Amino acid sequence: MSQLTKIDHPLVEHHLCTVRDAKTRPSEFRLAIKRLAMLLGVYATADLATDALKVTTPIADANCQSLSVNVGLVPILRAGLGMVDPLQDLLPDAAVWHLGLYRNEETAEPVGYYDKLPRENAPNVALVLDPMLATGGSIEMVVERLKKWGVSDIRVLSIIASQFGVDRVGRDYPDVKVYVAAIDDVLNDQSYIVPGLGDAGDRIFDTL
Ligand SMILES: O=P(O)(O)OC[C@H]1O[C@H](OP(=O)(O)OP(=O)(O)O)[C@H](O)[C@@H]1O
Ligand SMILES: O=c1cc[nH]c(=O)[nH]1
Ligand SMILES: [Mg+2]
Repeated sequence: MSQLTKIDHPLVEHHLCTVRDAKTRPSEFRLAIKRLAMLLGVYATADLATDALKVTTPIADANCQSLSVNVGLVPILRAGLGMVDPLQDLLPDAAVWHLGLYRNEETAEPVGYYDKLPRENAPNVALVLDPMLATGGSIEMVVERLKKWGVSDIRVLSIIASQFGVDRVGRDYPDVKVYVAAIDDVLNDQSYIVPGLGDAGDRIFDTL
């Protein structure tokens, strides 16, 4: 069963125009990525478990709900770094676990270069942050790593995905939830998403 959520929201559509536009400067690009990541974050956390809590307002007792799960943020270097701030704003107690991957330019296969995950203490829920899900190879490498760590609830937040990529992840990991702002039909010969937004890492860090 597919666990794919494509967010349908006018603010998402609005900010997608900014990130897709090649004329957008890096400073504006970063801001739009953050806004989109915040919107994805709201949807991706909508069913997190909570416990009842009673607090006292200046007026009277109030019944509240407090998160009862331990959530970890897993940005994929580099481009995923652009999504960390808004997710930390939403989840101030979430630890951030970095994984470094880049795609081999000839094969488009992911190559891991940074991984300091501990052996134990996996979070209950991992939110994987990467603006682009193209062939799905990078996400699948990260999903494998998180499963090995012991994470049972893995949620991927990507701003633009390819149809090929979401189909692949849905087929290979039907238990993984995927939240995207847009799904584009085409991957080109270099495995870039068409129309996509170009290279997200280069546009965030101005290294084009
Ligand atoms: O679905 P895939 O085909 O695996 O492609 C997606 C990956 O490619 C990009 O990273 P890139 O290799 O450009 O590294 P960067 O973030 O350092 O720029 C992107 O940020 C994803 O991590
Ligand atoms: O279109 C793509 C594909 C992979 N990585 C990107 O940054 N953009
Ligand atoms: Mg890149």
